[in-house]
Amino acid sequence: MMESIQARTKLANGVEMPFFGLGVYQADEGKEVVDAVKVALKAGYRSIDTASFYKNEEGVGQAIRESNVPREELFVTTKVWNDEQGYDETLAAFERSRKRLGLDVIDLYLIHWPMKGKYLDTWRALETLYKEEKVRAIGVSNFNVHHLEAVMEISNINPMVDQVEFHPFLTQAPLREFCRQHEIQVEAWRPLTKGVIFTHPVVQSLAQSYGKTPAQIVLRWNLQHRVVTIPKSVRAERIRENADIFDFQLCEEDMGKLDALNENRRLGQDPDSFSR
Ligand SMILES: NC(=O)C1=CN([C@@H]2O[C@H](COP(=O)(O)OP(=O)(O)OC[C@H]3O[C@@H](n4cnc5c(N)ncnc54)[C@H](OP(=O)(O)O)[C@@H]3O)[C@@H](O)[C@H]2O)C=CC1
Ligand SMILES: O=C1CO[C@H](CO)[C@@H](O)[C@@H]1O
Repeated sequence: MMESIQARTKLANGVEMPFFGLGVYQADEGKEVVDAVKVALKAGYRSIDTASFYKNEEGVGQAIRESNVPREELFVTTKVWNDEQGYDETLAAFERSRKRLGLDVIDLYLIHWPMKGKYLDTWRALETLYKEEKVRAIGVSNFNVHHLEAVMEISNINPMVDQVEFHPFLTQAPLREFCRQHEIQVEAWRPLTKGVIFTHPVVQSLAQSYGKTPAQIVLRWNLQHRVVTIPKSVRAERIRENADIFDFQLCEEDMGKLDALNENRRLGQDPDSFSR
Protein backbone atom coordinates (compact mmCIF):
# COMPACT_ATOMS: atom_id res chain seq x y z
CA MET A 1 0.00 0.00 0.00
CA MET A 2 1.37 3.36 -1.04
CA GLU A 3 1.22 5.44 2.10
CA SER A 4 3.20 8.58 1.41
CA ILE A 5 3.21 11.43 -1.05
CA GLN A 6 6.92 10.78 -1.33
CA ALA A 7 6.60 7.09 -2.31
CA ARG A 8 8.91 6.40 -5.24
CA THR A 9 9.19 3.90 -8.03
CA LYS A 10 12.60 2.59 -9.04
CA LEU A 11 13.24 3.16 -12.74
CA ALA A 12 15.15 0.59 -14.81
CA ASN A 13 18.45 2.36 -14.07
CA GLY A 14 17.78 2.48 -10.31
CA VAL A 15 16.84 6.17 -10.18
CA GLU A 16 13.87 6.75 -7.90
CA MET A 17 10.93 8.76 -9.23
CA PRO A 18 7.99 9.93 -7.07
CA PHE A 19 4.69 8.26 -7.90
CA PHE A 20 2.94 11.58 -7.38
CA GLY A 21 3.70 15.05 -8.70
CA LEU A 22 2.37 18.34 -10.01
CA GLY A 23 1.64 18.95 -13.68
CA VAL A 24 1.93 22.56 -14.83
CA TYR A 25 0.47 22.61 -18.34
CA GLN A 26 -1.50 25.88 -18.70
CA ALA A 27 -0.08 27.32 -15.48
CA ASP A 28 0.90 30.80 -16.60
CA GLU A 29 4.55 31.74 -16.56
CA GLY A 30 5.02 34.22 -13.71
CA LYS A 31 3.16 34.38 -10.45
CA GLU A 32 0.65 31.64 -11.25
CA VAL A 33 3.17 28.86 -11.83
CA VAL A 34 5.59 30.12 -9.16
CA ASP A 35 2.86 30.15 -6.51
CA ALA A 36 1.46 26.76 -7.57
CA VAL A 37 4.86 25.05 -7.39
CA LYS A 38 5.61 26.66 -4.03
CA VAL A 39 2.27 25.56 -2.56
CA ALA A 40 2.84 22.05 -3.90
CA LEU A 41 6.36 21.78 -2.48
CA LYS A 42 5.05 22.98 0.87
CA ALA A 43 2.33 20.32 0.73
CA GLY A 44 4.97 17.62 0.22
CA TYR A 45 5.04 17.26 -3.57
CA ARG A 46 8.54 16.47 -4.76
CA SER A 47 7.98 16.00 -8.49
CA ILE A 48 7.14 18.69 -11.06
CA ASP A 49 6.23 17.98 -14.69
CA THR A 50 6.84 20.79 -17.16
CA ALA A 51 7.83 21.02 -20.83
CA SER A 52 9.44 23.42 -23.23
CA PHE A 53 5.95 23.69 -24.81
CA TYR A 54 4.37 24.92 -21.55
CA LYS A 55 6.49 28.09 -21.56
CA ASN A 56 6.78 28.12 -17.79
CA GLU A 57 10.12 26.45 -17.09
CA GLU A 58 11.55 29.71 -15.74
CA GLY A 59 8.77 30.00 -13.18
CA VAL A 60 9.22 26.37 -12.15
CA GLY A 61 12.94 27.02 -11.65
CA GLN A 62 12.27 30.20 -9.68
CA ALA A 63 9.83 28.43 -7.35
CA ILE A 64 12.30 25.63 -6.76
CA ARG A 65 15.07 28.07 -5.90
CA GLU A 66 12.83 30.08 -3.59
CA SER A 67 11.54 27.02 -1.76
CA ASN A 68 13.78 25.53 0.90
CA VAL A 69 13.55 22.01 -0.47
CA PRO A 70 16.97 20.43 -1.03
CA ARG A 71 17.61 19.82 -4.73
CA GLU A 72 18.32 16.12 -4.19
CA GLU A 73 14.76 15.61 -2.90
CA LEU A 74 13.25 17.03 -6.08
CA PHE A 75 12.41 15.31 -9.33
CA VAL A 76 12.03 17.68 -12.27
CA THR A 77 10.77 16.51 -15.65
CA THR A 78 10.81 18.49 -18.87
CA LYS A 79 10.29 17.56 -22.51
CA VAL A 80 11.61 18.32 -25.95
CA TRP A 81 8.85 19.82 -28.10
CA ASN A 82 7.93 18.66 -31.60
CA ASP A 83 9.62 21.48 -33.52
CA GLU A 84 12.83 20.99 -31.52
CA GLN A 85 13.36 17.36 -32.52
CA GLY A 86 16.35 15.86 -34.38
CA TYR A 87 19.79 15.09 -32.94
CA ASP A 88 21.49 18.51 -32.87
CA GLU A 89 18.22 20.39 -32.39
CA THR A 90 17.41 18.33 -29.29
CA LEU A 91 20.83 18.92 -27.73
CA ALA A 92 20.29 22.64 -28.24
CA ALA A 93 16.69 22.49 -26.94
CA PHE A 94 17.89 20.69 -23.84
CA GLU A 95 20.39 23.46 -23.10
CA ARG A 96 17.62 26.05 -23.45
CA SER A 97 15.36 24.13 -21.05
CA ARG A 98 18.18 23.60 -18.59
CA LYS A 99 19.00 27.30 -18.65
CA ARG A 100 15.37 28.35 -18.21
CA LEU A 101 14.96 25.97 -15.28
CA GLY A 102 18.29 27.08 -13.81
CA LEU A 103 19.26 23.49 -13.06
CA ASP A 104 22.55 21.69 -13.75
CA VAL A 105 20.90 18.30 -14.08
CA ILE A 106 17.36 17.44 -15.16
CA ASP A 107 15.90 14.38 -13.48
CA LEU A 108 13.86 13.17 -16.44
CA TYR A 109 13.91 14.35 -20.05
CA LEU A 110 11.17 13.12 -22.37
CA ILE A 111 10.42 13.17 -26.09
CA HIS A 112 7.04 14.91 -26.02
CA TRP A 113 5.50 13.21 -29.10
CA PRO A 114 6.84 10.64 -31.62
CA MET A 115 7.46 13.02 -34.51
CA LYS A 116 7.61 11.23 -37.84
CA GLY A 117 11.14 10.91 -39.21
CA LYS A 118 12.60 12.60 -36.14
CA TYR A 119 12.00 10.63 -32.97
CA LEU A 120 14.79 8.09 -33.43
CA ASP A 121 17.41 10.82 -33.89
CA THR A 122 15.86 12.62 -30.95
CA TRP A 123 16.26 9.48 -28.87
CA ARG A 124 19.95 9.30 -29.82
CA ALA A 125 20.34 12.84 -28.48
CA LEU A 126 18.68 11.82 -25.21
CA GLU A 127 21.14 8.91 -24.96
CA THR A 128 24.01 11.37 -25.35
CA LEU A 129 22.60 13.63 -22.63
CA TYR A 130 22.22 10.61 -20.36
CA LYS A 131 25.76 9.39 -21.00
CA GLU A 132 27.05 12.91 -20.29
CA GLU A 133 25.11 12.78 -16.99
CA LYS A 134 23.13 15.90 -17.79
CA VAL A 135 19.94 13.94 -17.13
CA ARG A 136 19.34 11.27 -14.52
CA ALA A 137 16.78 9.42 -16.61
CA ILE A 138 15.40 9.54 -20.14
CA GLY A 139 12.05 8.56 -21.52
CA VAL A 140 9.27 9.27 -23.95
CA SER A 141 5.73 10.54 -23.99
CA ASN A 142 2.81 9.55 -26.18
CA PHE A 143 4.61 6.50 -27.53
CA ASN A 144 2.51 3.52 -28.51
CA VAL A 145 3.99 0.01 -28.44
CA HIS A 146 5.29 0.22 -32.01
CA HIS A 147 7.08 3.51 -31.28
CA LEU A 148 8.71 1.96 -28.22
CA GLU A 149 9.74 -1.07 -30.25
CA ALA A 150 11.31 1.14 -32.90
CA VAL A 151 13.41 2.92 -30.26
CA MET A 152 14.38 -0.34 -28.58
CA GLU A 153 15.54 -1.70 -31.90
CA ILE A 154 18.10 1.06 -32.48
CA SER A 155 19.20 1.68 -28.90
CA ASN A 156 20.92 -0.08 -26.04
CA ILE A 157 19.06 2.08 -23.58
CA ASN A 158 15.32 1.53 -23.33
CA PRO A 159 13.05 4.44 -22.48
CA MET A 160 12.71 4.43 -18.70
CA VAL A 161 9.32 6.15 -18.67
CA ASP A 162 6.39 6.49 -21.09
CA GLN A 163 4.08 9.38 -20.16
CA VAL A 164 0.73 8.78 -21.81
CA GLU A 165 -2.89 9.78 -21.55
CA PHE A 166 -4.36 7.54 -18.84
CA HIS A 167 -7.64 7.70 -16.89
CA PRO A 168 -10.61 5.36 -16.41
CA PHE A 169 -11.93 6.18 -19.92
CA LEU A 170 -8.56 5.18 -21.45
CA THR A 171 -6.88 2.47 -19.40
CA GLN A 172 -4.17 1.53 -21.92
CA ALA A 173 -4.02 -2.12 -20.76
CA PRO A 174 -1.92 -3.55 -23.66
CA LEU A 175 0.56 -0.65 -23.50
CA ARG A 176 0.87 -1.02 -19.72
CA GLU A 177 1.52 -4.74 -20.07
CA PHE A 178 4.24 -4.10 -22.67
CA CYS A 179 5.82 -1.50 -20.38
CA ARG A 180 5.70 -3.86 -17.40
CA GLN A 181 7.54 -6.52 -19.41
CA HIS A 182 10.26 -4.05 -20.42
CA GLU A 183 10.66 -2.14 -17.14
CA ILE A 184 9.24 1.06 -18.58
CA GLN A 185 7.42 3.09 -15.93
CA VAL A 186 4.04 4.33 -17.14
CA GLU A 187 3.10 7.88 -16.17
CA ALA A 188 -0.40 9.33 -16.57
CA TRP A 189 -1.16 12.63 -18.19
CA ARG A 190 -4.60 14.25 -17.89
CA PRO A 191 -5.27 11.84 -14.97
CA LEU A 192 -8.30 13.90 -13.90
CA THR A 193 -9.69 14.14 -17.45
CA LYS A 194 -9.72 17.86 -16.63
CA GLY A 195 -12.82 17.09 -14.59
CA VAL A 196 -14.90 15.36 -17.29
CA ILE A 197 -15.10 12.19 -15.18
CA PHE A 198 -16.07 13.87 -11.93
CA THR A 199 -19.81 13.64 -12.56
CA HIS A 200 -19.77 10.00 -13.66
CA PRO A 201 -22.17 8.07 -11.39
CA VAL A 202 -19.59 5.35 -10.59
CA VAL A 203 -17.02 7.94 -9.54
CA GLN A 204 -19.64 9.90 -7.60
CA SER A 205 -20.79 6.81 -5.76
CA LEU A 206 -17.21 5.75 -4.87
CA ALA A 207 -16.46 9.28 -3.69
CA GLN A 208 -19.44 9.11 -1.39
CA SER A 209 -18.63 5.68 -0.01
CA TYR A 210 -14.95 6.48 0.72
CA GLY A 211 -15.65 10.02 1.93
CA LYS A 212 -13.26 11.36 -0.71
CA THR A 213 -13.63 13.69 -3.69
CA PRO A 214 -13.95 12.39 -7.27
CA ALA A 215 -10.44 13.71 -7.99
CA GLN A 216 -9.01 11.78 -5.06
CA ILE A 217 -10.76 8.55 -6.12
CA VAL A 218 -9.35 8.74 -9.63
CA LEU A 219 -5.84 9.64 -8.47
CA ARG A 220 -5.81 6.80 -5.95
CA TRP A 221 -6.84 4.43 -8.77
CA ASN A 222 -3.74 5.62 -10.72
CA LEU A 223 -1.43 4.85 -7.83
CA GLN A 224 -2.91 1.43 -7.15
CA HIS A 225 -2.15 0.60 -10.77
CA ARG A 226 1.43 1.72 -10.01
CA VAL A 227 1.08 4.45 -12.61
CA VAL A 228 2.92 7.68 -11.81
CA THR A 229 0.46 10.57 -11.76
CA ILE A 230 0.84 14.35 -12.15
CA PRO A 231 -2.50 16.15 -11.69
CA LYS A 232 -2.42 19.84 -12.53
CA SER A 233 -3.92 22.59 -10.45
CA VAL A 234 -2.97 26.18 -9.76
CA ARG A 235 -5.38 26.50 -6.81
CA ALA A 236 -3.90 25.93 -3.37
CA GLU A 237 -6.90 24.07 -1.99
CA ARG A 238 -7.01 21.69 -4.96
CA ILE A 239 -3.24 21.14 -4.93
CA ARG A 240 -3.63 19.97 -1.33
CA GLU A 241 -6.83 18.02 -2.05
CA ASN A 242 -5.20 16.08 -4.89
CA ALA A 243 -2.34 15.04 -2.60
CA ASP A 244 -4.60 13.82 0.18
CA ILE A 245 -4.85 10.29 -1.17
CA PHE A 246 -2.45 8.36 1.02
CA ASP A 247 -4.83 7.52 3.86
CA PHE A 248 -7.20 5.16 2.09
CA GLN A 249 -7.21 2.25 -0.31
CA LEU A 250 -9.69 1.28 -3.00
CA CYS A 251 -10.70 -2.36 -2.64
CA GLU A 252 -10.21 -4.70 -5.59
CA GLU A 253 -13.87 -4.65 -6.51
CA ASP A 254 -13.90 -0.85 -6.68
CA MET A 255 -10.68 -0.80 -8.71
CA GLY A 256 -12.55 -3.11 -11.09
CA LYS A 257 -15.51 -0.74 -11.28
CA LEU A 258 -13.21 2.06 -12.41
CA ASP A 259 -11.34 -0.23 -14.84
CA ALA A 260 -14.70 -1.11 -16.37
CA LEU A 261 -15.24 2.53 -17.41
CA ASN A 262 -12.65 2.07 -20.16
CA GLU A 263 -13.94 3.16 -23.58
CA ASN A 264 -10.51 3.58 -25.21
CA ARG A 265 -11.60 7.20 -25.33
CA ARG A 266 -8.90 9.78 -25.91
CA LEU A 267 -9.35 13.36 -24.78
CA GLY A 268 -6.09 14.37 -26.40
CA GLN A 269 -4.45 13.55 -29.69
CA ASP A 270 -3.72 10.02 -30.89
CA PRO A 271 0.07 9.46 -31.06
CA ASP A 272 -0.44 7.61 -34.33
CA SER A 273 -1.52 10.89 -35.90
CA PHE A 274 2.13 11.98 -35.46
CA SER A 275 3.68 8.78 -36.83
CA ARG A 276 2.54 5.26 -37.45
N1 LIG B 1 2.88 14.52 -22.31
C1 LIG B 1 1.80 15.11 -22.76
O1 LIG B 1 1.52 15.15 -23.97
C2 LIG B 1 0.86 15.73 -21.81
C3 LIG B 1 1.26 15.96 -20.51
N2 LIG B 1 0.41 16.53 -19.61
C4 LIG B 1 0.90 16.70 -18.22
O2 LIG B 1 -0.04 16.15 -17.34
C5 LIG B 1 -0.48 17.15 -16.43
C6 LIG B 1 -1.92 16.90 -16.01
O3 LIG B 1 -2.78 16.92 -17.13
P1 LIG B 1 -3.77 18.13 -17.50
O4 LIG B 1 -3.97 18.14 -18.94
O5 LIG B 1 -3.26 19.36 -16.88
O6 LIG B 1 -5.15 17.70 -16.86
P2 LIG B 1 -5.69 17.17 -15.44
O7 LIG B 1 -6.46 15.94 -15.71
O8 LIG B 1 -4.60 17.13 -14.43
O9 LIG B 1 -6.74 18.28 -15.04
C7 LIG B 1 -6.36 19.59 -14.75
C8 LIG B 1 -7.62 20.46 -14.69
O10 LIG B 1 -8.47 20.02 -13.63
C9 LIG B 1 -8.65 21.08 -12.68
N3 LIG B 1 -8.52 20.46 -11.35
C10 LIG B 1 -7.40 20.00 -10.78
N4 LIG B 1 -7.65 19.45 -9.58
C11 LIG B 1 -8.98 19.56 -9.38
C12 LIG B 1 -9.84 19.18 -8.32
N5 LIG B 1 -9.37 18.56 -7.25
N6 LIG B 1 -11.17 19.44 -8.46
C13 LIG B 1 -11.64 20.06 -9.58
N7 LIG B 1 -10.87 20.44 -10.61
C14 LIG B 1 -9.56 20.20 -10.52
C15 LIG B 1 -7.58 22.10 -12.98
O11 LIG B 1 -8.02 23.42 -12.76
P3 LIG B 1 -7.26 24.45 -11.76
O12 LIG B 1 -5.84 24.54 -12.19
O13 LIG B 1 -8.02 25.72 -11.97
O14 LIG B 1 -7.43 23.87 -10.39
C16 LIG B 1 -7.35 21.90 -14.48
O15 LIG B 1 -8.31 22.63 -15.23
C17 LIG B 1 -0.26 18.44 -17.21
O16 LIG B 1 -0.31 19.60 -16.42
C18 LIG B 1 1.07 18.17 -17.83
O17 LIG B 1 2.10 18.35 -16.89
C19 LIG B 1 -0.85 16.86 -19.98
C20 LIG B 1 -1.30 16.70 -21.25
C21 LIG B 1 -0.48 16.13 -22.28
O1 LIG C 1 1.63 18.32 -23.02
C1 LIG C 1 0.65 18.69 -23.64
C2 LIG C 1 -0.43 19.41 -22.98
O2 LIG C 1 -1.69 19.20 -23.56
C3 LIG C 1 -1.73 19.46 -24.94
C4 LIG C 1 -3.15 19.49 -25.43
O3 LIG C 1 -3.85 18.32 -25.11
C5 LIG C 1 -0.88 18.41 -25.59
O4 LIG C 1 -0.86 18.56 -26.98
C6 LIG C 1 0.53 18.49 -25.09
O5 LIG C 1 1.22 17.33 -25.44
